[in-house]
Amino acid sequence: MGVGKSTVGRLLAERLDVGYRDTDDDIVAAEGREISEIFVDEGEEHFRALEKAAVATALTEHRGVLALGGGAVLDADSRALLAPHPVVYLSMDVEEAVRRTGLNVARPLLAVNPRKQWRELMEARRHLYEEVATAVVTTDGRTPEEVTQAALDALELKKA
Ligand SMILES: Nc1ncnc2c1ncn2[C@@H]1O[C@H](COP(=O)(O)OP(=O)(O)O)[C@@H](O)[C@H]1O
Ligand SMILES: O=C(O)C1=C[C@@H](OP(=O)(O)O)[C@@H](O)[C@H](O)C1
Ligand SMILES: [Mg+2]
Repeated sequence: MGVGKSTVGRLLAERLDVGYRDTDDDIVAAEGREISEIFVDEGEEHFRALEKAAVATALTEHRGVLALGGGAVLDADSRALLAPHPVVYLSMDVEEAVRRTGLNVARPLLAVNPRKQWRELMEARRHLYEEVATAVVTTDGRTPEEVTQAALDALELKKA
């Protein structure tokens, strides 16, 4: 969460001259509500069901760059659907995470104690990110443009 998947995904799609899609945006558009409202109104489990469907639909319909929400990999079926695709895992350390997410309330899972909650989520999820990734790109101290270039290099999609 907050590592730059949506920001870098958009830049990567521009660099590759392909379409960009984001499963969180798809959910918000379909539901007509913000992610935080879905969490408050119906809970995380309901959000995960919407997310699972959004991932499956996007991976079927879309050719280009797809940004996922940070929890999409929790679902084993979604992980299996990612297996044939190049997947970039963007990483950062906890202090960078707090800087990037701390100033807004759009991420309900970090709402109370961002540092502690981010650490716990990463402890639970890190192995899943590593499982689905075909490339790992560190984002600390890098601008979004530099991260995008590093992702292109890591994927060996070095389009000018
Ligand atoms: N490399 C970066 N350096 C500094 N800030 C960044 C970087 N990438 C993204 N950000 C900022 O961090 C916040 C979260 O980015 P976002 O793309 O929404 O992350 P994600 O989709 O992974 O949650 C945004 O405010 C964005 O502008
Ligand atoms: O990691 C998570 O569980 C979540 C990440 C968010 O997306 P970003 O990773 O784009 O912030 C969003 O899907 C929701 O708030 C839950
Ligand atoms: Mg995002």
